[in-house]
Amino acid sequence: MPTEPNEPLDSPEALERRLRWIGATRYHSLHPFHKLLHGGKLNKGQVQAWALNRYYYQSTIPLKDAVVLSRFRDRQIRLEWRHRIEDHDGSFDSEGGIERWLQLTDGLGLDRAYVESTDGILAATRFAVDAYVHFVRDKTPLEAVASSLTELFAPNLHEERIAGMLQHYDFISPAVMTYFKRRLDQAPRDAEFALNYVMEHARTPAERQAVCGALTFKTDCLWVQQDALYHAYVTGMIPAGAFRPEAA
Ligand SMILES: O=C(O)c1cc(C(=O)O)c2c(n1)C(=O)C(=O)c1cc(C(=O)O)[nH]c1-2
Repeated sequence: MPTEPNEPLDSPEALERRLRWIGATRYHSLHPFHKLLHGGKLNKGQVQAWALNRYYYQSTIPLKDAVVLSRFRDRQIRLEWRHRIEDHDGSFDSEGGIERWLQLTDGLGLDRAYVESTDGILAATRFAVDAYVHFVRDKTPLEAVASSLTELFAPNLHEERIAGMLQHYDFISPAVMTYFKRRLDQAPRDAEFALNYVMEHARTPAERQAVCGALTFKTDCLWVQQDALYHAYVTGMIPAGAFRPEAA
């Protein structure tokens, strides 16, 4: 069970407990927009808005990971990190996560060129995702690795999403949920590497605090994207220029 945040960060195990506490209290799985999405409470237009905005996150992840790679002179770490880029971009003969995401947006009836242009996304999505890239560029390599640790908490969310969306939406088929099924294998491996890395390399309480700060920052990047979706597509304040669902 994650402990309360007053425990001193005087060991790798205390760090892990604190990281899990941050996830348990701040991960975007707790966000009301996700509750609506997984509980079948959104209409197709609102699900389209989510997938369209989320494409910007997906398509930026390999850029972010390329920046993380560039922070390490240690070839072993680059080798380990490199597969993340391949997981998303794929290779010449196998599709990756971005292609699988586009299959989801195709399945939702969105035009591919429009999705890939990112023209219709919310400014808040762009700002939050770009902030993540800037963070891994500007902070220490340790913090850059630590900021990926939200992936520790992603598999539970993906399980909930696959089950919830298939159950509740007649416009969602198993084929378009392939992206999330693949992440169920990929994310734990990535998260385990990053967790072991920070537990080994954060050696002082101050470094462990910085690791926690990086994870907190990342939960904020994810949370504000959900806030923006809620504001625009649930409350109904869609900003000029952003995607407008057809009467759904
Ligand atoms: O669906 C989600 O809620 C979710 C969250 C996260 C995350 O926690 O950052 C990632 C993903 N999905 C994901 O699919 C993914 O590939 C991914 C990579 C990363 C990262 O920080 O490097 N996070 C995430």
